[in-house]
Amino acid sequence: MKPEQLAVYFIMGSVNAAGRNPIEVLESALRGGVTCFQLREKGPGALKGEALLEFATACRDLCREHGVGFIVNDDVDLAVHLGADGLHVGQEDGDIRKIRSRIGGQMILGVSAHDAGEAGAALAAGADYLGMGPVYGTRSKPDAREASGTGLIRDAHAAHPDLPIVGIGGIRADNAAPVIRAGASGVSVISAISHASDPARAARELHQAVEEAIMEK
Ligand SMILES: Nc1nc(C(F)(F)F)ncc1COP(=O)(O)OP(=O)(O)O
Ligand SMILES: [Mg+2]
Repeated sequence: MKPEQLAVYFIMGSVNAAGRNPIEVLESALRGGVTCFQLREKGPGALKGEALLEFATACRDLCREHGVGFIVNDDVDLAVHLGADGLHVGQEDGDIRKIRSRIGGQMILGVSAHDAGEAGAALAAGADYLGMGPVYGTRSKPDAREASGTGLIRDAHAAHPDLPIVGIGGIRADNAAPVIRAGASGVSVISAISHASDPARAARELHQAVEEAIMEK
């Protein structure tokens, strides 16, 4: 996982597309220049079985067409079955070492971490990048922890400067810069793009904000 792949990391499930066709939202976001995509199919109304497999395959193929990494959230079997570029798991999604041995050394493994201790453990267990947050308040994840600002990213980056970090939680183009200044390689978003009237424009504006913050570092 090259750090620049984390610059604008779009996360979406079929339930996040504000009533629109999620494939069209993803297509628009990819045209707008998102640098990585995570399929996170969770919550009431989430697709299952054949419908999930069909939707996930369509998302994977769209990402491949645009040369963008396709990451699956939580579901190790789905990630392996689809030949996904990566898998993202949280602290409660299973033993990281076991997951790493299940997916092999080629697949990108992202791990959610909430402090430098969890960051170190994830690195030791084979994580390629960390997702840290929620930086700001979020409505996209009902069981999210309290907003922690950018301090945890700063601490984890100081402790593990070579481990790419992406910030998550309530991030938009107008509040992305502090996340990069704290040491993150990029920002991940759900509703800032999936709820935007023009997802491509939202992706472009986020990318611009991240690039400007990286240049100012
Ligand atoms: N899905 C995520 N993606 C990222 C990423 F790094 F990609 F930005 N960071 C954090 C999370 C949160 O992961 P988790 O704590 O398991 O909760 P959930 O499975 O409900 O998303
Ligand atoms: Mg999870």
